[in-house]
Amino acid sequence: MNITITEDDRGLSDALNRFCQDVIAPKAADIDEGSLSATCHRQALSDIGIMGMNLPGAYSGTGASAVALYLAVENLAGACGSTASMVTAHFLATDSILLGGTEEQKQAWLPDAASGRTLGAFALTEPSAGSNPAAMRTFAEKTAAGYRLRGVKHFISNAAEADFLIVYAKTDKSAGHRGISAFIVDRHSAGVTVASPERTMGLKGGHVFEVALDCEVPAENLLGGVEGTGFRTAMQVLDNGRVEIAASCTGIARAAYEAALFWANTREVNNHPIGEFQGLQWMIADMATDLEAARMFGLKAATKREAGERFSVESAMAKLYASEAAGRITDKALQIHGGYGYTREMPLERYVRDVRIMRIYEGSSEVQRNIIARTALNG
Ligand SMILES: CC(C)(COP(=O)(O)OP(=O)(O)OC[C@H]1O[C@@H](n2cnc3c(N)ncnc32)[C@H](O)[C@@H]1OP(=O)(O)O)[C@@H](O)C(=O)NCCC(=O)NCCSC(=O)CCS(=O)O
Repeated sequence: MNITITEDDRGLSDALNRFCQDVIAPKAADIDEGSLSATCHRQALSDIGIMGMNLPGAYSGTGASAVALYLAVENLAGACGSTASMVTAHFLATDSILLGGTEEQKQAWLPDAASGRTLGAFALTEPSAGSNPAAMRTFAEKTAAGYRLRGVKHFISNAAEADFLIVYAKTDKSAGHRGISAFIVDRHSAGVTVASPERTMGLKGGHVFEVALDCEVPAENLLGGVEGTGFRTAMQVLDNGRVEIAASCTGIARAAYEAALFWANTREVNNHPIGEFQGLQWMIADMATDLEAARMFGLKAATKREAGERFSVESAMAKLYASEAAGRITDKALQIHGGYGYTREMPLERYVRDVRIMRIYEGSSEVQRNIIARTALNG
């Protein structure tokens, strides 16, 4: 398969990289140190079109290619991992409507979300249903006006500041994954209770919340207008989301790698830059190779997504490889910086903390291996 980055993709990526370095990167350390919500960047991101970058022009999105989207998320995460996490969680919500919604639902909800006037959240995970969402307990009971949703969702990014949540819930407890439906829930409706943000190791500005639901949802907010289609929608959305996580990993790893290169060329021992020593050169070589491979996996998945073909395995490989590689790269970058890398005066320890969740959320490395192995064994 040929990976093609067009002139348009490259131009958009370069422009966004300048924006990310000028506007987003300078606040990344403060966001992390103070656990400040990355939604402080929402207006600036909206102004430049990032909040609708995953959506077609028909719904006021940017209409960017999947490759351009990959490069944009890489640049954003390289500037601030928390901000990329907030934006990609919004994409999970709007992709749910794009992939699973009716035309009326797309027209009603997507233009405001694309422009950043509204913020979305994706509520799939539950306290007892993480890797296996089919085991969810949230139930949507049919009522005269629509549905009554009852249950608890966990680790939901953006929930406190979101305007709408895409809530996945069972409409038929006896039908396994085919009994799962999705609903567009107004975050401010009575009976939607969002807890305080979780205290996390990294991505401290990408806040995640527990959400308790005991609320009424009008019938027209059943995504796609048909019960039982929610699981398939969620899986398709996660195919997209995993490529965006792969892009986030590559962005943070690239930032760590570039910091390591600078340090290797400028830090001296016995009047020699440390980059002259072979032990360090081998670390740099491994980092460069891991970074390149991670980007190739991500761009391959994005290319297949752009072609409209199923890309579940490519997406799983991209996320698996990039998240594991980002762990190795950021750790080596910190090691190259020695004691300085361990201090909060430098961003290295933040990079190490920020990439750790990437092996867990949107499907752990073990889940990605299951997806890859299943296809390898069964075709
Ligand atoms: C590991 C799993 C993929 C396993 O899923 P299952 O074994 O339970 O289901 P399957 O038998 O594979 O599929 C059932 C059904 O769905 C269709 N399907 C599956 N995958 C896809 C797909 N990619 N595209 C389209 N359709 C798909 C499949 O064909 C079957 O259809 P039929 O019913 O036969 O017609 C899965 O459990 C999994 O991915 N687990 C991980 C969950 C996960 O990633 N959770 C993360 C949540 S979000 C988050 O972490 C962060 C959110 S945020 O930041 O706020």
